[in-house]
Amino acid sequence: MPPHAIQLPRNATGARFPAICAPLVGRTAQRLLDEVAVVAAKKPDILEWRVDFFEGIADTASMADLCGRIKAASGGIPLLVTRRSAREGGERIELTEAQVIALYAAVCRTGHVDLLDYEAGNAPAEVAEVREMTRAHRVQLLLSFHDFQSTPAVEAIADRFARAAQLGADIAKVAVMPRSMEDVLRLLEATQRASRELAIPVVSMSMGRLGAITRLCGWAFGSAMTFAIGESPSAPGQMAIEDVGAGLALLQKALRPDDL
Ligand SMILES: O=C1C[C@@](O)(C(=O)O)C[C@@H](O)[C@@H]1O
Repeated sequence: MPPHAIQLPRNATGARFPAICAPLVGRTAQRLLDEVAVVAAKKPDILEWRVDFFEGIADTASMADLCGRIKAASGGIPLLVTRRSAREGGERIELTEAQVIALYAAVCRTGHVDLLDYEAGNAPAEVAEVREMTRAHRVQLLLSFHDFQSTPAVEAIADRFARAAQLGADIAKVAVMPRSMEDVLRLLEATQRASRELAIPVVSMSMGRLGAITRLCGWAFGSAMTFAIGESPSAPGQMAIEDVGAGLALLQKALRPDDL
């Protein structure tokens, strides 16, 4: 196992490299819990609740309650909670940033959330507040950057990983949009560099059709997690979890994570 595998908490069966994370995008409680049943049966390592898709996001108490229901319905699969901002490719929501942070605090307090995604591009004071709250509740903090338009230069991508680490991330994540296969190579090169230079796991993906290959081979360049569709996608280029599992197994027959 490479040194920077994601340590899956509590009742997880053990770290896999890369971990497979399946998003949950249901808009209502009923849709979400039906989705959990279908997706959990496909045994992802992590479930990501994309709360920006959820209609009732403003009802903090119900959101906290739902974390427990997701956890129970999934049989205890580690839960990542993510509000993706519209600025970084997520759904538009009515909450202010302070209300998002209050929601994050409430879900952390439940004890059912294992990982939290927060965008590193938020104000430093907001990032620090989320950092403190996740530490207090022993929740792993994923600090993320998304560029849905383009792929920055290798240096700039590497800087984003490094910035996340500087801000106290437990895991640094970068998702970018390629316009050419050269862009895909740039993302992989920056991922490899960051995974060797930083002391924390890094996660990356190049989105869309051109970048889909990174969801299968990103681990060979150090990416510790790949997102795959359980029932519905949350970003362009994601593939079905069965296909991702098969693709990883095929590649890992020839090249093992320990070889990296
Ligand atoms: O940041 C990420 C990665 C992602 O954007 C992807 O491209 O797979 C999907 C999102 O749900 C997740 O929060």
